[in-house]
Amino acid sequence: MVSISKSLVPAIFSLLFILFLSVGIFLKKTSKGIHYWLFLGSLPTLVMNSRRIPEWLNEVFHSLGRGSFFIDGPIFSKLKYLVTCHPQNIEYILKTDFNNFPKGPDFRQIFDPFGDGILNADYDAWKVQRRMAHTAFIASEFKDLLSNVSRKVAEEQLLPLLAHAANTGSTIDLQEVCSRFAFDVNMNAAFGVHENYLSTEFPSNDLAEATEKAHEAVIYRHVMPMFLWKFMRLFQIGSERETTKALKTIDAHFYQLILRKRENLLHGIESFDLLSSHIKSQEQMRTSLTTKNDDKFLRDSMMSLLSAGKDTLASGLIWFFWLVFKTPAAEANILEELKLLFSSKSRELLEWPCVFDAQDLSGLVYLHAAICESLRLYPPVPLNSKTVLKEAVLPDGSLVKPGMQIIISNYSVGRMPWIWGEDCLEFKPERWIDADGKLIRHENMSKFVTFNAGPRTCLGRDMAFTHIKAVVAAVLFNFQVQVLEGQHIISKPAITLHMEKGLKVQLQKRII
Ligand code: HEM
Repeated sequence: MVSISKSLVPAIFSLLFILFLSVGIFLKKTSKGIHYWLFLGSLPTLVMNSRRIPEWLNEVFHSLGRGSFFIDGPIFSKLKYLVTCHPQNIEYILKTDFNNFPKGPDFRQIFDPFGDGILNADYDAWKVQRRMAHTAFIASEFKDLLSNVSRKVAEEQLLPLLAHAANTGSTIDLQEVCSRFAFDVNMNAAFGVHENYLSTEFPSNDLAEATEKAHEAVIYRHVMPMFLWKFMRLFQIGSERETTKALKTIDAHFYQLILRKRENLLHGIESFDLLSSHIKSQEQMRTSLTTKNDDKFLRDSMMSLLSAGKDTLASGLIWFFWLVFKTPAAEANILEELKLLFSSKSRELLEWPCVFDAQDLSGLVYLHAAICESLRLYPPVPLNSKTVLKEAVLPDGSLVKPGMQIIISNYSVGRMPWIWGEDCLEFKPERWIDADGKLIRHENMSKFVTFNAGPRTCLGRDMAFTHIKAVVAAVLFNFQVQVLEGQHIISKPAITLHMEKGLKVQLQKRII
């Protein structure tokens, strides 16, 4: 008898659990666009939409007609989020009361493959990282290095690859091309090395693939309960085993690159990449935060910088191309500007394919406006999260309590009619140009937060524009691009906004 009743216990618990869920689901109520299940809160809706979180949050904002709402987890969890796209709230969180909204300990744990670099750090640790990175980014030698790298990778890798595709009539995935370009220029900026990941053969690259895996780990950790992925990490199961493997590869490459750089500097071989600048700053600063383990500090700094630049750049590029190919008038305007620039230049430019200098491209108003416009509609970092330290009332009246998470939807900021007007979903570079033909600096306002705002504003913004302009000029001026029909373009679940299945195109030589 005893053994029968024991074997019934799990069955009874399962039945009770199913009953509990069913009652919850039966008593589901909808409060203007967001479903709440009794006991379960909005968790089931969140799970159902986990492959399209930015788009789903955007739909909720639309149906509510306001800029903030709360998401509650199950009654047995402390999970509560405020989701906002309200410009004044964002300004308050990112600037006015900056210290009250750190990234927080959960963020650090989920993103631990990135170590203690700038992307993960808060307070004093962040200040040290920020000061060092800022010193590196503003150096004129670093800016020169970027312009040269942009031109070099476009000339020696991108254009030969595209010319090959045009000559052979082959189909290429433009997203893959953009990702490889982004890896190469960011490795150059970070370590001063030329990887040639972008070349006609599409070679494999251990480090590039390992960084992809580390990013995937972070995505899994966003959708899994923390106890589960920690358990998987402890016993080296599934995605966590893959992550450990990837981190070993990353560490091996990074420590080797650091060692080589130190040796070069010792032998007086000067370079102006981010790693060199960090090593020099470290020597000068020598704070307790940087001396604990010098190489680990450098490894983490470089991991953050490479990650901050690589996927964002690739994302910014591919959505730009997608929007421009769908809007022939915008493509024609960009070409017009490039032709004017081309005709003002010396005869050395007259060879095909033509490569432009970064400095020349920097003055093109319409091109700059078109890039801002695509970054408004498709911000590479669609969502940004913060933790609440002390209770606060945000400008729109939302009350946030200690420990609560805030999700800032950069994606929705660019897609609200009450922020950008009724035509907000249209791709209109003209909205960035005033009546005198000058650029309107929306980017200085909280209605354009694609590059973040306040003390943690993106340090790589100028670098991103330099590279995007180089690629856009190289592609559009030299080729007519045909997007293959029948592709269903949707975003894939990731920290940065990428296309689920890439963008397949064919190219033809453009005769100007
Ligand atoms: C279109 C391209 C880019 C976009 C849209 C973008 C956007 C952003 C955003 C939204 C943040 C805030 C992230 C957060 O707080 O978690 C950020 C931070 C940062 N970005 Fe970018 N980024 C881009 C390219 C780059 C590039 C090429 C670099 C060069 C390495 C870079 C370096 C950084 C750094 C160092 C930070 C950390 C700033 C801090 O926390 O103080 N970004 N970026």
